[in-house]
Amino acid sequence: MQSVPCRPQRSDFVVVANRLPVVGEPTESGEPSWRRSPGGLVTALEPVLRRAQGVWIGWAGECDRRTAPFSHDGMRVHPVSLSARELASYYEGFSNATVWPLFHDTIVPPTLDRGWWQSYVQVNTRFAEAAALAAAPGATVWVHDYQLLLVPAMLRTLRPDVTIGFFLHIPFPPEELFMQLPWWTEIIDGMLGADLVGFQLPRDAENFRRTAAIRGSAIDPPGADAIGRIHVGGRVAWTGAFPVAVDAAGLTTLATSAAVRGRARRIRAELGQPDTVILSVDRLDYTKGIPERLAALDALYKQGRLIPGRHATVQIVTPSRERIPQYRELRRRIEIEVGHINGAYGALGRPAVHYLHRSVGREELAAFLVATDLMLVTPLRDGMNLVAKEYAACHPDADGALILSEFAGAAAELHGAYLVNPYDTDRLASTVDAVLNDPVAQRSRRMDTMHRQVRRHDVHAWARSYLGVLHRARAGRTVLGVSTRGAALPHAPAGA
Ligand SMILES: O=P(O)(O)OC[C@H]1O[C@H](O[C@H]2O[C@H](CO)[C@@H](O)[C@H](O)[C@H]2O)[C@H](O)[C@@H](O)[C@@H]1O
Ligand SMILES: Cc1cn([C@@H]2O[C@H](COP(=O)(O)OP(=O)(O)O)[C@@H](O)[C@H]2O)c(=O)[nH]c1=O
Repeated sequence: MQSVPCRPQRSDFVVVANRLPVVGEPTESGEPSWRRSPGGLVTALEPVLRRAQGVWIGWAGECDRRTAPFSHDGMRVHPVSLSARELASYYEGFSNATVWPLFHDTIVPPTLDRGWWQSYVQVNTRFAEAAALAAAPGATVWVHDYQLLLVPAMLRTLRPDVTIGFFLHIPFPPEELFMQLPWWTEIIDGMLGADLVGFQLPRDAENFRRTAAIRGSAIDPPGADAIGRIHVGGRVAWTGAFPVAVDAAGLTTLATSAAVRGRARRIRAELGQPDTVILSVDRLDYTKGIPERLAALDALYKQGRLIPGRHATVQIVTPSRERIPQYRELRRRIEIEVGHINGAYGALGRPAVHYLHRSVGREELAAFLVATDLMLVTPLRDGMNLVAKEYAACHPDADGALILSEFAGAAAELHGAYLVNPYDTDRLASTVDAVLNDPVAQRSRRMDTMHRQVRRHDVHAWARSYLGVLHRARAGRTVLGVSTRGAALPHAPAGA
């Protein structure tokens, strides 16, 4: 894909997220080579930014290097630089070893470190300044996720004329967890700088409103429009739930292409033509419930309910946050468990679990999803989980089945999934068994329901609904005497 330098023009629509959609990797020539960034945030935002022709502000994945704005495959990006120390304290530290575990039910204990917090404030300031520079007068700036919780209020101070949206991709915890953070008031104030604070699920928005009330704001609970309003310093911040989605039509087209169908057939052949292919695809993260799932598979192979050769289980894990000790430890644990299962139940040329530790591209992933009879998505906690929705999008013929954790945000919408408690490994194992023995017609009805759901509520509908409410929140707002009425909002296209 082509990257060309571009002039740092101001834009009517600015996305601000920790990561750019591409990560730079050093090459011998000294110029980085760019590959797609991991994770669902990028998957969701890329098609939205392309349609709106805006600019994306974020970190390019390298340290101690200033990269000028450039255009990558037709998308304009403005890199924000991080030093190696900031990578350790802002990204690996406060973002991913404090906020991430705290907001995911403290699956591992969060670390509280004042130095990390100071670095988080510093880096958030840099992102806010970059957004203030990139935004045209009256622009819409859409800030994303837990790495940038302070940016909305910082940006409001710098640029009171712009409309500020904030969207949290991960769960927002109940107040008794959130208030363990020594800096919880600063974080609430930071988020409340937005005109609209969006969450994946209504319960996240509810948790947030309760905490804002404890902080001292008056709250109007959601009315018929499901939007709550928080009164803060003479203005109103709106809150609501906007479950993130996928480019379902694009994925269905990809999944039904001759190339992907052909590759899916070859994957089944490479697996030894099993009767059943069972697949999981995760970033290597302790929130994803991978050891628990392996424990269920262990039991199934041990009891002969799954048989290597007849049943092929594939686990793809993308490397993630590899310098954080808990992530390294998790990888070790997973690989020991996979080794144990294969050692105990596999045979020559017929492993029980086919384990791939790497990132796979969009087309190859689609082929895996098409080739799969039973998908296991069993996180212990997940804001949404786009892989579950992508699986449904890739099965327009209503074949396949999805076992889904009740603790994934996607469970609120994917009513055709077989829901499980991922901590209950016995029940998870018996659900796998039950689904494989379910009548085809029943599985097909369930898959059809999910496919229709993800086609109806796709990523364009998500952006349209969020930006539509943001537009309403802004209409009539007057800040420091500057009316923003009628300022530019990107047009989310109708009919998607
Ligand atoms: O940037 P990384 O540290 O490599 O992590 C990747 C992304 O992980 C998280 O994704 C979340 O967003 C998804 C889309 O809304 C959602 O489906 C999933 O449940 C979330 O965990 C994280 O929130 C992103 O900021 C990271 O870029
Ligand atoms: C393993 C793998 C994944 N992808 C793509 O990444 C995202 C993952 O999003 P999700 O919401 O499920 O979870 P996180 O954001 O990681 O917490 C999804 O769009 C996958 O298609 C990928 O492209 N390649 C991979 O190897």
